[in-house]
Amino acid sequence: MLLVDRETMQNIDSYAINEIKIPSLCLVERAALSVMENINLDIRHSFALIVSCGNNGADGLALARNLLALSKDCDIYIIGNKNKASKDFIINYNACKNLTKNIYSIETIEDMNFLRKNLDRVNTIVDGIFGTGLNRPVSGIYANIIDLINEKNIYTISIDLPSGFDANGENNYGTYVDSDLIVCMQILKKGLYEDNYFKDKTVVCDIGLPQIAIEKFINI
Ligand SMILES: NC(=O)C1=CN([C@@H]2O[C@H](COP(=O)(O)OP(=O)(O)OC[C@H]3O[C@@H](n4cnc5c(N)ncnc54)[C@H](O)[C@@H]3O)[C@@H](O)[C@H]2O)[C@@H](O)CC1
Ligand SMILES: [K+]
Repeated sequence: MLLVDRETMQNIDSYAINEIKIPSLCLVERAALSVMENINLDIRHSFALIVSCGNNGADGLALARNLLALSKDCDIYIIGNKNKASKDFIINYNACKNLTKNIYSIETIEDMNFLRKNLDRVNTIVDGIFGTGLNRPVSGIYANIIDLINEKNIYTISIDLPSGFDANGENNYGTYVDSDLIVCMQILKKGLYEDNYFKDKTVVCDIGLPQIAIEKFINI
């Protein structure tokens, strides 16, 4: 079983994008579609996609865009400063803006109360808050939203990692999403493999990172 730690995954991503010149937007799109392949769209009809402004969020918005293209009912909730968002996030955000008006920023207590109420109208939550970019304890609005997700008894899919959970399984960053399904990109993160609770809830999906990028950093 091939395993990867956070730093090595970031090196592989960067090498594929910056040296092999694979457009990162293609990887984001493959990530989004790999999540979609793991959703039973016959029973999952309404979605709350909760994202922050990095590429885990970009994956989430690309998924939202694809679900909206299928006329699925999607509410999008954005945490953090969109002005500091990744370029892949912005590209997908600009498309989603033209596909739905149900896009909400979550910043204040009032926003949190709206989210708490509005989550009850969906049967699926998609967690695109943090992936391999998580590098410090979760606090403030991020912790509040993760706790709110866990309060709700709604089927929750996490993109790449449960947000708040350390990819290396070494750091306790506080609260993290109690995912029902984790769709992990390309290589199983070692923290998930070593966690008996999450290991069996994880599927690993190829997103098109070539072997030469992987073998540059991992002895296979
Ligand atoms: N271009 C790429 O590297 C690709 C990344 N992908 C996705 O992007 C993820 C990595 O994206 P990013 O590196 O943008 O990072 P994330 O989207 O995981 O995190 C977003 C940002 O949150 C900040 N952050 C970290 N810990 C925090 C905390 N405790 N509280 C508040 N903010 C915190 C960091 O600045 C980080 O950049 C992967 O897990 C995967 O889902 C995939 O789409 C494949 C391509
Ligand atoms: K996540």
